[in-house]
Amino acid sequence: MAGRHRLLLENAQQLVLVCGRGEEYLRRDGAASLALLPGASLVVGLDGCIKAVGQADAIRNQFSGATFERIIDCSGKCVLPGLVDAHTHPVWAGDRVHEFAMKLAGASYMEIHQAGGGIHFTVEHTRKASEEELFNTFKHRLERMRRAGSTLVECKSGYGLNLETELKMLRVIERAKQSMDIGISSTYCGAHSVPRGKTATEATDDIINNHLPKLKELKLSGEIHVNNIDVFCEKGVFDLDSTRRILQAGKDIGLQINFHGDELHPMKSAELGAELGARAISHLEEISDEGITAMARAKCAAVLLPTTAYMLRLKQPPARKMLEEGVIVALGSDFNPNAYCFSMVSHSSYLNQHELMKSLTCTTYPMVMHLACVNMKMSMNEALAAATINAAYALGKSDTHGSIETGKQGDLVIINSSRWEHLIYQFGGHEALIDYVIVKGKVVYQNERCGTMSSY
Ligand SMILES: N=CN[C@@H](CCC(=O)O)C(=O)O
Ligand SMILES: [Zn+2]
Repeated sequence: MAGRHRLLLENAQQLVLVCGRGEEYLRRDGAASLALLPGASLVVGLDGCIKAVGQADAIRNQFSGATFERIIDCSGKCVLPGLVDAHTHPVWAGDRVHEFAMKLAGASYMEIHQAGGGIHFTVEHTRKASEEELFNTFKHRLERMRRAGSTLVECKSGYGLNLETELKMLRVIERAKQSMDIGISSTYCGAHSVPRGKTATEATDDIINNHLPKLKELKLSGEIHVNNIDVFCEKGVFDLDSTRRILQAGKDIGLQINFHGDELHPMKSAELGAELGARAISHLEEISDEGITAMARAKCAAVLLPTTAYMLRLKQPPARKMLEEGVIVALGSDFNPNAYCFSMVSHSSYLNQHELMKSLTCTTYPMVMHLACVNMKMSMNEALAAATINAAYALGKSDTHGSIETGKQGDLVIINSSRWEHLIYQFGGHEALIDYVIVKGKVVYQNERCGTMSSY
């Protein structure tokens, strides 16, 4: 095939397709055995989509007359789909390191929250922060996520709680959507906590009567496009009834339901989500057996968050039971000031403040898969399916993301290992393992070992 193309990845030791027959998600045996090609090549076209995947010889013959903007020799390396992080809270100001000390000394998440800390602390600082300040820290966090292999990230608002600050956060997310080479699925999470001075019913009414109509208006004017609606359905936050009212109102204006449920107490959130047609529910440490059955039947994805269960020493969600019963299991980093998962950079000193900032805001999503395997007893295949095609499903994006298939977006990760499982097996230090991160066929991160970006 002649013509000009964006990218040729040649002769990968392993090309991990994840799936190859247009599957929307993988569950049971599908997630237990992933599609993989040895000695394979891949072509991304000028439109950023994958044009061909196959044995290296076959691709060489097929594209013998073609030219490429970039060719990467992948001999001895593995190529995987870009990771999809299905749950993050990456826009905020204020430092909560002191709360980590309180938790280590025995305080529970809810005790800190009820004493005015936790989400309330972050709300106070986020309300005061300028839009520019929020954008700059968010941008650095996204860059670090991308370096760790994430190419599509769900990003929530939820540290404003009043309309003004929720919109400020959503504008910041929208700006990144428009200006950065990373996929973003945005979530309105105005019901992340009951704001000070309001009851849960008053907050629910405010969201339904004021926030959601404004979001609808901004969508129509093309200013902000929100994808999902979220509520923290929890004892002492939003009960089942308020959660139902908010989610239904969000669904009525075209948002996908994707919410926090059954985290600290059994709330019957899973049953509610299945009934409302939720796309996904996160956490689920306290899910009931009936909730598992309902989610499997409704094809409602379970977004499991291993960092939070680890950080707060919660009981682990019943991942094995969910997998066996046919729930679509996805993963998320839950990056937020409570679950602050970062890896130290390999350099021993920082060049400047900018470098320091970047190093401090690294969410290592491969670490999340590692925790899912060790603490939730998932296999490496199940963890990778959960962090790719199933996470894409949780965001309603498995037609374009989550696997290496012709026609999908060319979002890819190249690792310097001849076996892909090293991405999960090695915990921490991913900056030494990940060679390239690619979005729409464009290299957006390149390890220093592979030369400098400016030389291309
Ligand atoms: N549980 C609610 N929300 C977040 C935590 C937010 C925070 O503590 O700032 C979560 O998913 O873990
Ligand atoms: Zn969360």
